[in-house]
Amino acid sequence: MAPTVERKQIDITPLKKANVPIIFIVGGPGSGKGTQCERIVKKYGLSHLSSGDLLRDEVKSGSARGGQLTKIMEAGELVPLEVVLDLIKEAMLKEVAKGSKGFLIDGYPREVKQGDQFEAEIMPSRLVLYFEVAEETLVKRCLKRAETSGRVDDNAETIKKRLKTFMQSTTPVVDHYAKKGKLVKIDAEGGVDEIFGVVQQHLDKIFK
Ligand SMILES: Nc1ncnc2c1ncn2[C@@H]1O[C@H](COP(=O)(O)OP(=O)(O)O)[C@@H](O)[C@H]1O
Ligand SMILES: Nc1ncnc2c1ncn2[C@H]1C[C@H](O)[C@@H](COP(=O)(O)OP(=O)(O)O)O1
Ligand SMILES: [Mg+2]
Repeated sequence: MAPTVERKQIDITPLKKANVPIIFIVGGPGSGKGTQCERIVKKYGLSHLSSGDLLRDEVKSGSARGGQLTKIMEAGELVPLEVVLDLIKEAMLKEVAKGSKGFLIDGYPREVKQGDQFEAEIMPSRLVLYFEVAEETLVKRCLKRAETSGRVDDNAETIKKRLKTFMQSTTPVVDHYAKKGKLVKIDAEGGVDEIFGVVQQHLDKIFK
């Protein structure tokens, strides 16, 4: 039984007041979430929060919690919902203080309960962008990224475990939001520009 993680008391009133659109960015490891988010930020000026980056920053901080996190990430598993949700909340508050126009929550939710918890505690997401890529392409891209990323989880063995975690825990997220009529599934096998062209068709409807 995973140790229960204590929750921080975080006042998210400013987030609710800002009431800006929140877009969940979902996809397997190496599906291009970070790459497309960079393009989206450049064009629409939204705030990009990557759950993985927030966790890696926590690891870099050298905190005791960071030590536990890196082990979980190296094992290709999911860190406890409470940890990643509180990190996202704190990061969202910082962005809202600077006047955010909306959020790209990249790499979250990675399981259905994460999405439900986020929407219960903060507010409903406006849209869920799902980048669909074949497994062999995901592996190829992650191995290529491993040449420069220096990430503890970009190695053949961990990539396999992350794919298993994705298939088991995260693919149900896709159906969950499809049933809510909020899912946009984008074929992300092709080139970056081609995919971004499709992304824009959906985002232009929300952000004039
Ligand atoms: N459409 C694409 N075609 C080929 N390579 C891509 C594409 N999108 C991203 N990549 C590369 O694949 C790797 C994973 O991309 P990244 O944006 O980090 O994905 P994610 O955040 O989903 O893991 C990176 O090395 C990136 O440069
Ligand atoms: N929402 C979440 N819940 C639990 N663990 C998460 C998480 N987001 C990220 N992690 C952990 C597990 C992931 O394999 C690892 C790296 O995440 P990431 O940087 O988003 O990966 P990638 O961009 O390769 O898809 O961090
Ligand atoms: Mg990423």
